[in-house]
Amino acid sequence: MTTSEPVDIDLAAGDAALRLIVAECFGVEVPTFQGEGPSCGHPALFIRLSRCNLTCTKCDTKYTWDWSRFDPRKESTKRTVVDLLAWATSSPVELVVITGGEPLLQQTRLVPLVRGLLAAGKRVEFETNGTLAPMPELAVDGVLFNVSPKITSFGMDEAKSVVPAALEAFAASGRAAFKFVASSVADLDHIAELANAHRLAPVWVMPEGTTAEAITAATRVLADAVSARHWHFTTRLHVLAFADARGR
Ligand SMILES: Nc1nc2[nH]cc(C(=O)O)c2c(=O)[nH]1
Ligand code: SF4
Ligand SMILES: [Mg+2]
Repeated sequence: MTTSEPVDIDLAAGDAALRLIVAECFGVEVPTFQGEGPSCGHPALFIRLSRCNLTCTKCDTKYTWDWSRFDPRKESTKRTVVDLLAWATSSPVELVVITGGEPLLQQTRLVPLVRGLLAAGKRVEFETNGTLAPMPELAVDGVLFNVSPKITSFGMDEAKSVVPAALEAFAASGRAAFKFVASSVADLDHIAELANAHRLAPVWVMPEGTTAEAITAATRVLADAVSARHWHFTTRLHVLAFADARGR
């Protein structure tokens, strides 16, 4: 759908009133791109849900879960499915990225949202940490999962962040790209072990960093070794383009 006409989406009244805990929505008023992964560079809208089940030390969205530093009452609002659909369908942009935090913590309530987005002609990408298997109702045509398992060098205990059954469910869905953040060639060896152990493909590598300088430096360190493995590489376009500004 390329118009911004209001669309009549047939949601059950109970579904329309369901509320999601949202950190921020962006891309309508101030346009942006999907900055990462297979759709890097595509115009995109973002719904960032609040709350996470992990506590990565290198997390760049701690305002979604770290209540020792942030106030949940200031950093989150409850928004209905119908309100989020009205917001997204006010824009002609086709791609809606649902991120977090960990969006699949709220996946039951995401089913009617995703259904409504698809009915309105949108396509949907999830940014997920890969610890929670997706409900079959979410793994449908028009939906892709950018699954980003958090490795030790990202500041997370893999006993918590690598959940084999969930990773294998994503792989079996045929709708997942496995996007690993890396900063060294040693990280790539470890990513290869995980990918082999859990049969994760396709593998995407993304340089760690929240400044253009850090992204460029990590890209130079990683690019040859990623291409030698015939893996995919993505930058973080929003960091390069918008200096990692919140809401871009
Ligand atoms: N432009 C832009 N692209 C993104 N892709 C994934 C993001 C995320 O925070 O999950 C993100 C983000 O925050 N901004
Ligand atoms: S999984 Fe993602 S949102 Fe959650 S703590 Fe780690 S980096 Fe942050
Ligand atoms: Mg981000």
